[in-house]
Amino acid sequence: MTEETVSGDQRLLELRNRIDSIDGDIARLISERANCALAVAAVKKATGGDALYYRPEREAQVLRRAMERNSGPLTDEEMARLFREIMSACLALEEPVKVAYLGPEGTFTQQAALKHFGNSAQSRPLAVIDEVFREVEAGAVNYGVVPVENSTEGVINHTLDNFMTSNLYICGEVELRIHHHLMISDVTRADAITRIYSHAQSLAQCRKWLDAHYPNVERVAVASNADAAVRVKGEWNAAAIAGDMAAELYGLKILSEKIEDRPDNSTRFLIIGTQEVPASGDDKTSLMVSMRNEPGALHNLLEPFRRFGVDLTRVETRPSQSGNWNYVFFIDFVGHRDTKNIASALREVGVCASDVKVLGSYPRGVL
Ligand SMILES: C=C(O[C@@H]1C=C(C(=O)O)C=C[C@H]1O)C(=O)O
Repeated sequence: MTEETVSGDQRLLELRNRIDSIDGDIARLISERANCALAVAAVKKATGGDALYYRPEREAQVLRRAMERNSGPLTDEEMARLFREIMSACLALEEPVKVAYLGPEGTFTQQAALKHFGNSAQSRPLAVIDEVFREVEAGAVNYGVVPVENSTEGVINHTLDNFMTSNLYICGEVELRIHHHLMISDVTRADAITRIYSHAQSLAQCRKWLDAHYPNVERVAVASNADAAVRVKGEWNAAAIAGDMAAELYGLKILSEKIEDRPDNSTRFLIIGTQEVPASGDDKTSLMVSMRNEPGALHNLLEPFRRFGVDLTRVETRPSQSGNWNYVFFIDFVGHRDTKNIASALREVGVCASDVKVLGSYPRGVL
């Protein structure tokens, strides 16, 4: 053995001892933090009423602080993800949060739910978006997670339409980079694929790639990407387009990775619940406005936002369910409804609109 390897081994031993000692400190501090969270729970319980254990605005602040004080070498996102899990475990001590999402298991919505609430949340897949709204309204779960818009394919109308009849609030948002893969099962003959299953949105997001690589293969739209993954398990001539979670969950082999046409392809999801969220310091507000059908209506609606310096991030139009040629506008903007300029803008919008509903003010997505 050379002198160099001896000193290398010695150095490794020293470093590992140091890591063991740091781990001991981290474990002690995590336990101390968890005890604090339990004490917080006791305070919340003592205040009585409908004790809200999960506090979106506070969690957003904790995550932002974790990113701000990070000095590397881990990235800010990686650091925040670690804190996300610590908080998730601490909250589960107070009361595990119950979350319904648009399933089945293995969908991007499940991934979004985990990203937002962490792995200690109890999550339940539901078959359709309406059902997610209904279960939250009925109190069977605390929160729901539904997709609302994709950067390539646009808005998910079904989610917006549900807000027309629901009294739920938006309590948060999550953005997820969406990577699609072409996957097959162990019975598939990769050179004999004649059919590709996926959700219609995913097929659309991979349209150019499919045109280039599988121009003559039948594209079959199914209820979800996870559903597509299940189908290929029994078909020797079929492949599925889905994400990492589905490949892992259903034991499929990835044939081609990241086949989405746009590399920045991402989907935004909403967290829906029964609670109004106080300001976190960096918030957004979503609004639903019904307009009388008259000339200049849209201009009148948007003008107060300009005058009060409110930064609009999205304006979406849907036909109203109450009558022909009436429209409902879904408007997102930066800021919390309790802020002075926003409250003023909202008051004025109320004058020109036939109906205004604030769907919620919520922390801007951190992770
Ligand atoms: C501890 C609290 O309760 C929950 C747990 C949090 C945490 O672990 O930091 C933060 C917010 C709440 O979701 C709190 O409200 O401060």
